[in-house]
Amino acid sequence: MRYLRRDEDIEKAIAHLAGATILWLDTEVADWNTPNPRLSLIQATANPDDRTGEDAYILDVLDKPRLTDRFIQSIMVNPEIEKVFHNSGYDLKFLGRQVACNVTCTLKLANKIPLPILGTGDRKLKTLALKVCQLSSIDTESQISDWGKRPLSPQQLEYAKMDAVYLAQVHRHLLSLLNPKPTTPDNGSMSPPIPQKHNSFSVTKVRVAFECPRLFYLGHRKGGMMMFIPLGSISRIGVDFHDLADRCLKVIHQEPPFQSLFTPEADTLNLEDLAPQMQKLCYELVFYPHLQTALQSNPDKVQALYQIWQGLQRLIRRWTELLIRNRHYCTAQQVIPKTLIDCRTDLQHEFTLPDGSQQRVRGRFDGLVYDLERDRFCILEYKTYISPDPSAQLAQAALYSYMLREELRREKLEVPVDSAVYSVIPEWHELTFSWQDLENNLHRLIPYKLQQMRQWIAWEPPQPNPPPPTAQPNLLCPMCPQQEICQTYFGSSPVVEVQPTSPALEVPPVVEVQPTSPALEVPPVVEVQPTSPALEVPPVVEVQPTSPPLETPPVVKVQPTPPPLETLPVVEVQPPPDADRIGQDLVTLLESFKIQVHYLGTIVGPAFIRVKLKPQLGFKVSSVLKLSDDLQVQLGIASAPLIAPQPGYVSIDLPRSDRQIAYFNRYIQTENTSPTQPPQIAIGVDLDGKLIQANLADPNTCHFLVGGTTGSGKSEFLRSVLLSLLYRHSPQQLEIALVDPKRVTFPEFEDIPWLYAPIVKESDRAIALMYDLVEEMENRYRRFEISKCSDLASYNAKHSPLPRIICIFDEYADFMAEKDTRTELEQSIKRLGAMARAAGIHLIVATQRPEAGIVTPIIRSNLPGRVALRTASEADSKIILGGSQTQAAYLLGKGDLLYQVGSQLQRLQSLFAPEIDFPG
Ligand SMILES: Nc1ncnc2c1ncn2[C@@H]1O[C@H](COP(=O)(O)OP(=O)(O)OP(=O)(O)O)[C@@H](O)[C@H]1O
Repeated sequence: MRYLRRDEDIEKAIAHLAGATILWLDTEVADWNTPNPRLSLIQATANPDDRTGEDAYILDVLDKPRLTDRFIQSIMVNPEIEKVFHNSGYDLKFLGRQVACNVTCTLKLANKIPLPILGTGDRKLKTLALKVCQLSSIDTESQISDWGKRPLSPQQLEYAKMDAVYLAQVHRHLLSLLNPKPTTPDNGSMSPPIPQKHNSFSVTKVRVAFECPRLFYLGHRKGGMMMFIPLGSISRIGVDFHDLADRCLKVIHQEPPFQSLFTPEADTLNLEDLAPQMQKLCYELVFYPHLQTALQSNPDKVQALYQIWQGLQRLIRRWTELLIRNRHYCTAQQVIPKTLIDCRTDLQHEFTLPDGSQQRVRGRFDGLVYDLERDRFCILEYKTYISPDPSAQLAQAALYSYMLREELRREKLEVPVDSAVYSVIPEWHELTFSWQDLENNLHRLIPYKLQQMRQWIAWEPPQPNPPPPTAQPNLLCPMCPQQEICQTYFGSSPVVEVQPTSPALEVPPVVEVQPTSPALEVPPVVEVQPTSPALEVPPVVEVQPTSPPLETPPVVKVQPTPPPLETLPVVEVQPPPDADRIGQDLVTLLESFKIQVHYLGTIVGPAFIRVKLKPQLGFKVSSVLKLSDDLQVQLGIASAPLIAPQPGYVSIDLPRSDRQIAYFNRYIQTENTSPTQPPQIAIGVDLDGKLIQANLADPNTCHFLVGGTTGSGKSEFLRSVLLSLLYRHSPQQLEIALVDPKRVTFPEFEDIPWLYAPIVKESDRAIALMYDLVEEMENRYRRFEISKCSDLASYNAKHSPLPRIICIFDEYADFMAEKDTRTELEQSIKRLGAMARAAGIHLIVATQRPEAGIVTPIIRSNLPGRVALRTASEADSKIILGGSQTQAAYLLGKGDLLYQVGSQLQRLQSLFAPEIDFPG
């Protein structure tokens, strides 16, 4: 082990390490649990065969930012060196998160392998090292030791060194599990070679690299738009079109009238009859509602909407044609699911490049259809403009088809996958590419292109050989979104002599433009009719007397505002017959303690009777407050009654012997809430039987912290909150992310269509989910910026609505024990808590153990909404509710809760849904 402290030794080591192609790295951080953590050590090894740490380096960089920066500049930004961390999220915070490239996370690799195959209970580095690699001597105490003191102890140095060693071993082992390779007789027990990996490229980036290497470079290295939009195209039409096409596909799958259209015998089905009927249904169910909202917010969109509807009609007609063809080979029930495959899954594939390294490509295609006659899939790409470079689109479609085909092969399915590019606007134009063409021409060229792309992104000015300009400068430069930046960056003349790429890399001219068949002509069924003079080209479909939505021109309707709290259902609570007697008895009991009070009556809630008493003059309120324990004993009740001063009286809450249940379905029925309506969650029923809700769009209640000990009813509370959302919002309006480490809170919700991602049950996936949400938030902010909108509500009023995303995170304390996950979780909660409300992303975070070490100040200050169910102690109650609020420790359990509204606490009974009925 080389433990280096002197600057010149560290510099030499960095120069030496910069010559490696792969490094296994870890860091240790001093003061990690404070607001100012300091990088203490960087551990590195370049030798995966070193099981003792002999070759490992420990660079002592405590308070040496210059050396850390040197490490970042020499190693972290170098795309030729693969940097392997277990969970890079935390380390990169200190090692150039914004600039680091070619980083691999072993945690992400481990996430792909089911735990039973790993043979461990979790995917932490130490667990993997111990169980998977049979490494011993794992000292976990040093992890939390003080990395800021000097000198470091021999145990700390040993621990630091071994971290890099474990990492290399675990990495190698995971790769061998992921890419099993036969061991050849002559390499004996040697592990398989470790292929080099690089950051992934999206399929879109590959397309852009075909179109213009410089735009690809700028987009990849510096961000910004990467799409050539032909002049005269209406901006943002593509986003809206894709969204509406998805929604049409969904209703075609879900709504029975579509299936009924295919009930007659296949031979009697006629495209000219069916296509208009399909279009009409899609118009009524999807486009017309969209039109109303879109025009209401922006009447100038009429031209774009008109074009979108024209494009959708063409697409629906094409789908209908495929459905009619397939109907010959299956029943009316089967034809829609078998033809229009409703899955837009992400694809990814590791390509092996000519230099032997690996490159991952990811992407999501627009559509997938199946041809039952020819027994093959076809990937669809929708374009809302005529492509400036069809060969680049061919590359994109070919990549998808190749990646899907490989995925199917992994499932042992040998099915060819064709590709088609459907240009829907300004007129129908279809390019199809058969699997054979793709197989023979393009697929073999993709690896060369990927290798070239890697070389391009490694370039830095003023090095020689920058990425070459586009081969079509006259065509593409005028429509380039980064034209000016490109000229400044690469030199003023866009028409640079084209640096030839190797002939093997040229896209073959196999683009087969199929003439539009007569059957694909745009049907003349839907006509444009002028309505009000304000709408120049209103997208109104020809009036048909039978269809109510089509009869009405697209009059802009004001969306209903959310119902005020007063109008929410009030369900009468059945009072016990003897409430008054109980109140009077309490007065007598207090007199026995020499406290004189006036009896002001009772209010009866579902779980308790609130007795209102006013101390007589001369008697202190505090003398009543401190009687809690005595009353418990004298009244023989399970827990001490909650006593609180109220305006004009003191309330003493006594549990009801005939406690009532606030059943969910007595308070909430299915509602169709408009996308612009703020989301409300049901908190509980108050003493008047009124359902109290919280508005997630309100900054005071946009994110929640929920605490409650076992048996407090926390799980039931979370389930009722979730159901209250599902009952009001469609899956198009709302996506739900669920984290359920106990695996018992949300079992019935595994397959609901609202899910943002499969329910997360493991800590590493929980962190990944939080990262995804942060990324989604940032994407949304970028969209808002482009559309000049300040938040989700204003964006949704102008565009195809983005769904709200609500993450319900149960038992997050389970993730707070480990330093890495704890910090990452805290940081994600901090970022989301501070910014996500405007982006329509909300957190509801719950814990059974609201202790100071779990509900840290960062978490507390970023989750403004608070609900406390019964806590295990007064201290826990204070942590959830803040200040000196100890009352949650005296709640009755089973859904009895305190909801903090401003400085007030409301005692409510949470809704209970013993059976989960999903909204119909
Ligand atoms: N709102 C409610 N109304 C009536 N009964 C409830 C309510 N909430 C919970 N209960 C009852 O209390 C029991 C425990 O509730 P729940 O499972 O939600 O507790 P928990 O706080 O999540 O505790 P644990 O972690 O032990 O599961 C439930 O099985 C149910 O019988």
